[in-house]
Amino acid sequence: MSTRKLVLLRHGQSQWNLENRFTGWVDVDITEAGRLEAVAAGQLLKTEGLAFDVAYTSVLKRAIRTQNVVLEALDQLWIPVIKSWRLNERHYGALQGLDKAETTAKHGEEQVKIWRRSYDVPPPPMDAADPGHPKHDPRYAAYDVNALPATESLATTLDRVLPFWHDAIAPDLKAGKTVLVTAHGNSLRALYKYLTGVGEKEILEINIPTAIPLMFELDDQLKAVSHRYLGDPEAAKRAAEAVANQAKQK
Ligand SMILES: O=C(O)[C@@H](CO)OP(=O)(O)O
Repeated sequence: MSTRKLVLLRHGQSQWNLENRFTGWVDVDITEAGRLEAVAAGQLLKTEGLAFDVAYTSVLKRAIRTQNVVLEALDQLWIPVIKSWRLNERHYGALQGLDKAETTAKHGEEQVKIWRRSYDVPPPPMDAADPGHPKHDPRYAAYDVNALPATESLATTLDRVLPFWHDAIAPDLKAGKTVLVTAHGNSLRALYKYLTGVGEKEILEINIPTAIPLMFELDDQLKAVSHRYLGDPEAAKRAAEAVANQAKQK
């Protein structure tokens, strides 16, 4: 059996990660700390001897920029890069822009955990007239307005990630290519759920830290045979816990 390598990477710290605000489809950039995290991720991938044949990312600049920094560190800026809105962060509906700790103070820890981490409960939707609705954004102009979300649960995020997985990413892996996917906390949680088969209860406790490469080895049928964070496992664990605690009241 030959194994195929897939690396999932969440973007480096963004301005709204720093400000602790729900982000979703808002196109905020990475901070200088986020850029340095991406450089470190690239160096780690290099140390592990990884080289990619193709890279995928979303249409949001925090992921695009992180991926560019990583590919630059690997001296692989030349490889094909495919961007798709299907790898975007889960749309956070009416929560986008709100402070996470303040949202907990208002709605309670349990409700906010349901919105952040449950499998099938979406946050309240964004108003269609909101200027931040994706139908007003030229990057989505080519798509059917009805297909553009005003909120998403993890389940509906997975529903729109999967066609892209099957049409684009999976064929590359089956062809033996080593693939990098640079995306977002929740679009990657959706993919993580699909690849590992974890249940709806377990996915509640999965938090993906920024810019720590998560390497999957897949069999010929693309079933995950192993997955691990590269680098120090304790550091990855601490970083995931910090993500889980972001909504705690100050
Ligand atoms: O705000 C968001 O879009 C995501 C990722 O940053 O946040 P959370 O970890 O709360 O799901």
